Order: sequence, then C-alpha cells, then structure tokens
Amino acid sequence: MVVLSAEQVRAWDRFTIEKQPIASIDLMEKAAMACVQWMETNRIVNQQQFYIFCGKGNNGGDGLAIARLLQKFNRPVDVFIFETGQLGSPDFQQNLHRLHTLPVTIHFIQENSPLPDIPESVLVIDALLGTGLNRPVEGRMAALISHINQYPNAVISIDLPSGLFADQSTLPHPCIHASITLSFQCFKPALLVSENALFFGIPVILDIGLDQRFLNSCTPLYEMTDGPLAKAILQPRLAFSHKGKFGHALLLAGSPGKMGAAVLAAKACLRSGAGLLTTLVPELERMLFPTAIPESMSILYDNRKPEEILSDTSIYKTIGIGPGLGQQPQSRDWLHHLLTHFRKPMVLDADALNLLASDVRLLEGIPPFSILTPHPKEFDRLNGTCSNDFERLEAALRMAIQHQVIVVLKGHRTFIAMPGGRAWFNTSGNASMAKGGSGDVLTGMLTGLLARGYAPEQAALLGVYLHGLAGEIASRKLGKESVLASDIIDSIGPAFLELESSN
Ligand SMILES: NC(=O)C1=CN([C@@H]2O[C@H](COP(=O)(O)OP(=O)(O)OC[C@H]3O[C@@H](n4cnc5c(N)ncnc54)[C@H](OP(=O)(O)O)[C@@H]3O)[C@@H](O)[C@H]2O)[C@@H](O)CC1
Ligand SMILES: Nc1ncnc2c1ncn2[C@@H]1O[C@H](COP(=O)(O)OP(=O)(O)O)[C@@H](O)[C@H]1O
Ligand SMILES: [K+]
Repeated sequence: MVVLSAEQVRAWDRFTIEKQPIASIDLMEKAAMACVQWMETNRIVNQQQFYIFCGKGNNGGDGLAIARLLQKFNRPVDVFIFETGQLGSPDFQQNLHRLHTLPVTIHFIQENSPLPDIPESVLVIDALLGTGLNRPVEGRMAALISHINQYPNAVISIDLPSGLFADQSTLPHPCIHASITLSFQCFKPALLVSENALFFGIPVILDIGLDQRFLNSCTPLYEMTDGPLAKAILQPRLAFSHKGKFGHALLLAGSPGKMGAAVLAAKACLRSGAGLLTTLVPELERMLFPTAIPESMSILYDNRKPEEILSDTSIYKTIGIGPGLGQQPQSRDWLHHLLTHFRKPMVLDADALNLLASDVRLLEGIPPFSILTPHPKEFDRLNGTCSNDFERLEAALRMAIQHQVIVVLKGHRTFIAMPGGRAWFNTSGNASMAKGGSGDVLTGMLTGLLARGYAPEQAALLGVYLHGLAGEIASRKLGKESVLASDIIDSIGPAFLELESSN
C-alpha cells in the first residue's frame, strides 16, 4: 500500500484519464458512486436528511454527484454551494447541470448571506475542498468551517476534511472536524499523523479504480505495512534446527524498581524466536529475575567496570538496550562499553536513547542498521524539538539516512524510516497498547527477531507489525481497556499463527 502526496494523487488521476482512457467526469462519477456505495453498505443512507456543502472545484463536483446519487434513497438532500463569484471547474458545472432537474434544494452561500442552521437530524457531507487546497483557509470559508464544526452533527468528509493539507502541517489553521473521511484510492500523509486525528476522524480508503500501472513509475512518498508484507518476511523454523541456529541475544534492561521492563523485554525476545537469551541483571535483583523468567540466563553486574564483567561480546548475535535501564552513570558506562565493543546491529530504546541524547557523539558509534525505537518525546530529545508531526517524520528519515540506522518512531501509526530513504507507516495495533510496558515488549521482540536471524529492515517491519497484531489479538479477548503488556506477550504466539495462516 502506498502513501502519496497531493501532487502524486493528481498525477495518478491524470495518468488514469489519459491511459485507460476515461473522461474526467466519469472518474468523478466513479468516486461519487464509491462514496454512496460505502454509505449504503454502512447504512448511512438511512439517515433522515443530508446537507452537502460544496466548493466550486472538483471536490465540490464530487459533492454534487453524491447529491444526485442519493436521490434513489428518497431522503431530502440540500446542497449548499460556497459562492466565489467565479465559474466552477468544468466537472463541477456539468454535475450542477445534471442536478437541476432533480428535487434537490440548492442554496448559494454568498459573501453576506447568513450561514445555515443545521438541524439535529441532518448528516453533513463536506465537499468544500479536497486535494486542490493551495493556501490555508481564511475569511468567509474559515467562518463556514467553524460554523459547521460548532454543531454536534456527524460529518462525512469527501477525500479530505476541507482545509486539511494532504502532505504538510495544517496547524493552526481551520479545518473541518470530520467523523469519517472517505478518501480516494490511497492514504495521504495527513491521514496518518496524530496531530490531525480530530480533523479526519475515522479514515476510510475507497478504491475508485485509478490505473495501477501508474505505480510502476512513481516513487511513493511513503509505504504502509500490511499482513501480506509481514507474511512474506516470515521464515520457517526448520525441523533439524537447534537453539544455536536461532541466535544468542544479550539484553541490558531494568534497574532497581524497574526490573519489570527487563522481564517484559526478555519474555518478548524469547517469544519472538531467539534461541538463547542472556540478560545483564543488577546484583541487587539477582533473586527476582531468574524466578520471573527462568528461560533467560543472567550475568550479574555491580559497580565494577563493564569490561571486568563482560569482556567478550562476540558470542552474541545482537543486543537490546534500554527499557527501564535508568540514566545513572553505571548505565552510561555500560552503554558506552557495548557501543564501543559490539559492531553488529542492535536495538536501542528508552533510556539508551535518553543517554544518547545527552551525548550525541555516541550516535556516531551506533553499529550500522541498528534499530532505534523512540516515542515522539524521546525522538525530540535525540533530534531537537520538532514543531509538528510532519517535521518529525522528515527528521526521522534524515536521521535514518545520516546515521545508517532504522528509526522506529512509535505511535498509533508507527513510522519506520530506513537508511536507504524508504519509510513505512504500520497499520496494525490499537489503543489497548497505550499502557506502560508495550514499548518494552516491542524492544524485546525486535531483539528476538534480530537474534533469530532476520535482517534488520525485515526485523523492523515484521516486528512492528507483529507487535501491533499481538495487541489486537489481546484486545479481542480482553477489550481495549484491560490489555496489559504481558497480554501482548501472550499473544505473540497467536500473532505468528494468525499471520502464517492468513491469505
Ligand atoms: N479527475 C479528478 O482529478 C478527480 C478528482 N476528484 C476530486 O477532485 C478533488 C480535487 O479537485 P480540485 O483539484 O479541483 O481541487 P479542490 O479540492 O476542489 O479545490 C480547488 C478549489 O478550491 C479553491 N481553493 C484552494 N484553496 C482554497 C482555500 N484555502 N480557500 C478557499 N478556496 C480555496 C481553488 O480556487 P482558487 O481560489 O485557488 O482559484 C479551487 O477552486 C479531489 O480532492 C477529489 O475530491 C475525484 O472526483 C476523482 C477524480
Ligand atoms: N493508540 C495506539 N495504537 C497503536 N499502537 C499503540 C497505541 N498506543 C501505543 N501503541 C504502541 O505501544 C508502544 C508504546 O511504547 P512506549 O511509548 O515506548 O511506551 P512504554 O515503553 O512506556 O510502554 C509502541 O510500540 C506504540 O506503537
Ligand atoms: K472535503
């Protein structure tokens, strides 16, 4: 699945019109039909009454075509055209003409006319502005958008909530607050970032039959993970294999009071297929850790220098560092020791990233193709503060390229930036995972997959997808409020099984 900019989507429209070929007005009809069909399938056409707000570009043209197609459901439809004094786009004008013979009430919102009251029974369809937005909304259009937003009515936005820039930050400018956005053919970046969540509501992507051949010559802005992509990465566990074949991982996590993080990461690591795991455990916790996870070996550490405790790291396939580690000098010494002695890809999370932020020269020492898993605040500490989500995505990609690492920027749609410049949004997972410990589980899983022998980019794509899928499986059983990080771990196995048996 691809994520395209507004310009790329426009190019895809043009390509389809030229190559299929199909008339632009017929493509608009397909888009409108896809919207109405979706509303029919989801029983939204049973709504008592529709108010459709239209601009005079092609987004407004979609709105007019939807008004006509809704006629077959015998519900009152009122169309409100935002008047600019200029002629609409040709497809808008043609759809306006097609509407004239039908029992649809058409109102024109003039510069000085009062804005309409919206009765409780009305479902609002927003077709004011789509991908043609070329400047922030202001003036009369901003007043209309604020007016619509002040009502509690459900709003369905066509293609994009009006006022939303498809591929740059919209804040602090006005934008429709949609309940649902029916967007055409593919995700645009604006529908994937948390700063816009209030604007787009639930995003739904509708296939309007744009010509797939376009994608052969287009480098998408970003891509999206999905089941088939993750499944294609999975490797079988061969019958004659033994534990030595699946890698020995080393974990540096936990500190007094935060050993739970180490236990979670260790369990997730082994559940993800690693052959062996050794965990570096603070001397004080020597009793607790082996009881909590007998499958992990441990190396106890105290105040001695790390090189006196662990001089040879060559037996390890990878190292996971950071969950619950704390930022005390001893943690810094260990991070420094491991970064200077271990040259294979590793996983760095939480306090390992916070320690790096306080000494960014250490960034240069990270082995190439290591995986960094910051949440947005950790990322900003490392990179410098970003003023919006788009800036952060670009900075993550820059960091990945510059330091030849994989940056996993965690969130509802986790963003995975690769050293070669490609980047994916993850599609699995849900809000049940918004609870302490979920990130520790991800670190463990990524460490386990690297140990198991997956190449770093594959481990990142598969690990992030599986982690989200495990969260979904846990929430199917327990409900979104009640899932614990341990439940995500218990669902790693079922997530592998579900992925293996999927089509
Ligand atoms: N065949 C196709 O291509 C298909 C396209 N499809 C549909 O077309 C949509 C794109 O249509 P589009 O390109 O006509 O742009 P659109 O979003 O209607 O807006 C442009 C108008 O808005 C104006 N305007 C801009 N910014 C403004 C602002 N801040 N405040 C106020 N006004 C502003 C600008 O006028 P300006 O003032 O700049 O002269 C212009 O009049 C796309 O989202 C999808 O819904 C589907 O039917 C599938 C087939
Ligand atoms: N609303 C959500 N939807 C999907 N995934 C989520 C959501 N909230 C959190 N997650 C996932 O849970 C993990 C949380 O990690 P992090 O913020 O480091 O928390 P912690 O380590 O404190 O558990 C990330 O992998 C993130 O993608
Ligand atoms: K719109």
